[in-house]
Amino acid sequence: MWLWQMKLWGLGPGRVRWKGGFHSPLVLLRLVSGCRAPLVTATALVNHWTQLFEKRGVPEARESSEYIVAHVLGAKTFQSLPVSQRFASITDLQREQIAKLCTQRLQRMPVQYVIGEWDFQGLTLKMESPVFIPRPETEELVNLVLHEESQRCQESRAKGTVSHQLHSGPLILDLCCGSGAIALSLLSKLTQSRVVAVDKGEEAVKLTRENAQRLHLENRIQIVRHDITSGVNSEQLLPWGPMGLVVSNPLYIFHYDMEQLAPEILSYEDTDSLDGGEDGMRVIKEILSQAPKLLKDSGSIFLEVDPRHPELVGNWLQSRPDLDLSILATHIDFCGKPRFLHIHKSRGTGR
Ligand SMILES: C[S@@+](CC[C@H](N)C(=O)[O-])C[C@H]1O[C@@H](n2cnc3c(N)ncnc32)[C@H](O)[C@@H]1O
Repeated sequence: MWLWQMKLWGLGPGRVRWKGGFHSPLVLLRLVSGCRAPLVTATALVNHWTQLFEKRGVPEARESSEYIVAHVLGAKTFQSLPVSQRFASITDLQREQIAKLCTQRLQRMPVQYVIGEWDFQGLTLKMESPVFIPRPETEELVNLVLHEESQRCQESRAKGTVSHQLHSGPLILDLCCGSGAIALSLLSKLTQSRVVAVDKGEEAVKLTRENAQRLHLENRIQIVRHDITSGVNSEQLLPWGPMGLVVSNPLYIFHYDMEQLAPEILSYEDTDSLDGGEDGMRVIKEILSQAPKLLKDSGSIFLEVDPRHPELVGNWLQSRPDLDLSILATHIDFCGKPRFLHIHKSRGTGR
């Protein structure tokens, strides 16, 4: 979530931009059999609101209006509506609902908050301001963890050390969990794992709990309200013992970059989700300082960071040999920027 956020809306997974033709605004069709009353169709409304958004400088105008119209008509995307429904008349109530939601978008509310949900790693998560909206690159962070875990399983199988115990998947700690996006997507894929999800925000904790219940994953997750700058509370954070993995997409924006963020972000997302202090490392350093006490021997940390951070984190870790942490790999995101750190705890730390 660095400065790409200028254009974050609408490019999430599974939501495909519609390449449909252009139609005249608002009122499009007339009944064939002599009726003069104009029909307001879904397509006409998409075009009407797209034009208005464009005129008022709302980014991703067409995507926004398509999502809102589709949502009111009970679909995820406009493209997934049957063609007949796109050109059929819509009711007055639907038109009013669309107008209400589009008015919120005109006020620069992110479309994810307007429609109240968003997809992440194939899961539909409830979204509510001011809890951070999960970004597409964080799905890559989840993929890295899944890849690492599948390699670990293959190695165990090759060595004949596969555990047949119930819950033999890794114990995972998601620090700064927000809406629960990382924690819940990992739980949905790693069916033997359990997760502790931690956030200091009351709204975030509540939303993660609600999302876990909606997705029927509440039995394998502990959701804890905790400020990680206040130290480790082992009873709360390690209910099942030391963790195999710590995963985090923490707040890491450099303070002086904050003012460049889009109005959607500054007005509707919690600043506590974003501002990582002078060098963006305030919470990253806390996570790294505490990780050795939270991880079992040879455990791993996966972190999403700003492209300037891999070098800063490497230097900082060199100044903290007491932590016995080392960067195992730096991975790039879909824009080719170094954004993900895989950090390893050497055997025997945890002091
Ligand atoms: C960038 S958001 C990431 C949310 C989620 N991991 C995601 O990727 O969608 C950072 C989160 O860290 C939480 N946070 C900020 N400071 C914290 C702290 N000191 N301790 C725990 N959580 C914190 C915020 O409330 C916010 O939900």
